[in-house]
Amino acid sequence: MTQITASQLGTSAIAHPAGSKSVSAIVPELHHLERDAGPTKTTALEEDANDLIFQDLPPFPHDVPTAPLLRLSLRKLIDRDPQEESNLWRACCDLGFFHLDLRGCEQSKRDSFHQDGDGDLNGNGLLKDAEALFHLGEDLFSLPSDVKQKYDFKDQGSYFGYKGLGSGVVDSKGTKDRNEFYNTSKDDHLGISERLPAPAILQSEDSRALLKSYMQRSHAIVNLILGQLNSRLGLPSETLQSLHRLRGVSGDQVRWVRSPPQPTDDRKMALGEHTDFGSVTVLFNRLGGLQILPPGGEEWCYVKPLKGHCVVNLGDAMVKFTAGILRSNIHRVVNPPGQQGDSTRMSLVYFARPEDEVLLKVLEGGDMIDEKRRQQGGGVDEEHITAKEWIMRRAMGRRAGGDWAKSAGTEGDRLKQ
Ligand SMILES: O=C(O)CCC(=O)C(=O)O
Ligand SMILES: [Fe+2]
Repeated sequence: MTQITASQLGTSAIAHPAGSKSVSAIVPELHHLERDAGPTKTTALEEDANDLIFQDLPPFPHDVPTAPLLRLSLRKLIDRDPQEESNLWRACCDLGFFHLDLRGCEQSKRDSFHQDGDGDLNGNGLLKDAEALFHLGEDLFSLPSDVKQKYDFKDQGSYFGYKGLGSGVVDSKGTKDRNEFYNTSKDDHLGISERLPAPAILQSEDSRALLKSYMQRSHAIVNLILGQLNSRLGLPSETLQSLHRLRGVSGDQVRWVRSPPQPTDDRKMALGEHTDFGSVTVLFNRLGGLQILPPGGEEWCYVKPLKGHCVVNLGDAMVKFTAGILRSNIHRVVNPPGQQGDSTRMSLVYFARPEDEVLLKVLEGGDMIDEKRRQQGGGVDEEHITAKEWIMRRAMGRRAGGDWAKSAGTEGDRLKQ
């Protein structure tokens, strides 16, 4: 097993390898590459670095460009560590993506940001749930195709349920995707909406309890982040949280994404480039393949999966609410890099979205957002669109036969070509 050394992995940021194009030149303020500590000083960091590796998987290669994500700690965010709060703010403004260390965070500690009551801020619990859901996802995708296909609800105008391999598109030419995914709704699992038909394996009491727990724990983290952003933005208390109540009717969902290994001589995008539609995404990766295009850069960079962590990224709703102060960065999924390339890749996602009827428009009542609007010349004409309409338009436009042009998000013209 290849091991990471301290010189390749900083304690608070993930470095790109020597020899790759310098992402740090593009986003210097995010890049905290540790200097080579030399052979005598590496032990503690090496141990730490080894804890971050999935020992049971082929290694993530050293010679590919990796994105400069900050590595934040859930524990420190719960404890209101000022430095961590500043790092969170920077990560959300500059890149819109960060790693969140969930380890060693057991107790539910209620604080002023955490009002829902039903979800504990329990990092270890979330890691355990994610692990179990990876297994459930494997079983789910190993069902016969015709069984899975019964749960594709596209024709009923729903994005919940199954999407088969190649039933989505990755560009305006209609190039087929190379992943299958399954979306399951928070409202279904929390008893807020009617129960959707699903394969028996997802209907068992155990599976439903697991999904519910995972949704509540992910949502609790989302709420913590929203609370901190709310206070940085100077918005009236609870503004962002009140648009994302755990028990509010929303398009929140869990998604498993599975991509089989692609032939060496024919590797294309597995999941097309996009920004996320909603507010905050909590993502678990084990194999590489997720790539982001850093701001101002031209080179796609891998997000290196870290054990014990999730990746958090912001979606378009946060851009719209804040007149662009917060960032939802474009990303895509390709075949896993290096020796990982022959493995089947699976990821697990929780998408938190504004409640269905929330209008996706600039929020009022915060000086920072008001100032940003003034800088932009005041009243930019805003489309009158609810979160539900926005998500439907974006999600359905990416299905084969959908309206690609309408699937574009806040990334602008890139997808319209
Ligand atoms: O599979 C991944 O790592 C990312 C998936 C993703 O970006 C999405 O489903 O929106
Ligand atoms: Fe995404």
